Amino acid sequence: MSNFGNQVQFQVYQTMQNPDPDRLPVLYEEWEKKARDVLEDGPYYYVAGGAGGGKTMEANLSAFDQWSIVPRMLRNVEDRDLTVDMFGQTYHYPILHAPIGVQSIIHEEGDLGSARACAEMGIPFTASSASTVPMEKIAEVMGDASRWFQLYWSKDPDVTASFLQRAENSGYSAIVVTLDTPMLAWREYDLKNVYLPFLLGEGVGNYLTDPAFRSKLDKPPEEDPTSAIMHWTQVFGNPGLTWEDIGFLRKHTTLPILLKGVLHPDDAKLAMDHGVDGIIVSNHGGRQVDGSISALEALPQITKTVQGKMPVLMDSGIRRGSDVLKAMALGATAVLVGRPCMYGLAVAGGKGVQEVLKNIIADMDLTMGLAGQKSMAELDRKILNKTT
Ligand SMILES: Cc1cc2nc3c(=O)[nH]c(=O)nc-3n(C[C@H](O)[C@H](O)[C@H](O)COP(=O)(O)O)c2cc1C
Ligand SMILES: O=C(O)C(=O)c1ccccc1
Repeated sequence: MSNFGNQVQFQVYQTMQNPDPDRLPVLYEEWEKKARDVLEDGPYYYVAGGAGGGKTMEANLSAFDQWSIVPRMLRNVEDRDLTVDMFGQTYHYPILHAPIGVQSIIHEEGDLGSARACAEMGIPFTASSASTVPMEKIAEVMGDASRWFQLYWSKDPDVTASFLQRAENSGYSAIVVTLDTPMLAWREYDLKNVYLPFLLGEGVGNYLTDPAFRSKLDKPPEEDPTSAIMHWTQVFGNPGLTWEDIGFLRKHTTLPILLKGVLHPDDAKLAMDHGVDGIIVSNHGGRQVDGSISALEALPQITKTVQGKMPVLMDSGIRRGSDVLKAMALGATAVLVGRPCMYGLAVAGGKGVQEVLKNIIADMDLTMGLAGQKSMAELDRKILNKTT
């Protein structure tokens, strides 16, 4: 049971007599603006940009305005329960750190700063296949804290199998298989800025240290980094995959498997038919298909199809506490936070990530209580009104 939001709020106001000149931002917009100030064009737009004309990114945010919360009164909301259960475990909050590659382009602490921040807060960190440091190093700084591994399903099955094995060996407790990025989309800002971090050797840490990947190179990456990166561009993704291939993953891991990037209810059904353990409704933050359905718009149909038979997580557009509440009320089991964490990382390293997540949780907790609700896991559609 918690009154997390009240505590965070109190801590802030307590400093009123003693203002901190290095105070970190509160508003999402302020984090983004500060990140813009500290980052070069290439890295900033790599994070902030989307596919094509950015329509999906906009839709991800405006979708939340199409639902309004209808608060209830006099329901004793003094102690609130923020926990959710997934895959036989209880999580403190319905929030995870989204898988984000190449964090080293944003801050020198990179993936390790974010992972440490999450570990300290009891928020699961989802390590990306495209991290700059290998997954074992991330695991090391997290100790026993909860972590998931995001798989980019390589064209080379040996690399895929090896990643799954390494994740299991280093204490990751779930595998997130990202389906929406077998190749990178047409990203106008990155093309304009001529910026692709991998070609600079960022975000390839798991590959360069992987025995299966290395065994396919003529020379080790330490001797010939350019050829290693060229090989990476050949095997990174696999646009040839079909639903029949899911069996390969099952054969190579005993961990729960979640499919990330599901937007169509028929794909949610196929996911269940193929025996996966969960899905993540996501359009990759609008970075893949411009003009795609927003993730929040896709959510209700999908939760209706899944009928509570497996966890349905959601990301793409979570910025504030009320966003979390709306997604949960539409049937999400938990949500993932992406860009806000990256702006936190850019501005203040791991400390910034922690501040961003702490504020979202505090806002979420207070908003839930003020809406007359006591438990994240019990939120339902009845607290929402569709405005359009
Ligand atoms: C810079 C950046 C890198 C990302 N890298 C990955 C990745 O390696 N793997 C992955 O599954 N998703 C990746 N994503 C997508 C996020 O996991 C998540 O779906 C997205 O950020 C959600 O949108 P939002 O941040 O606008 O809320 C990345 C997103 C950003 C912004
Ligand atoms: O940039 C991305 O959205 C992304 O998912 C990605 C893909 C490959 C490597 C690193 C990140």
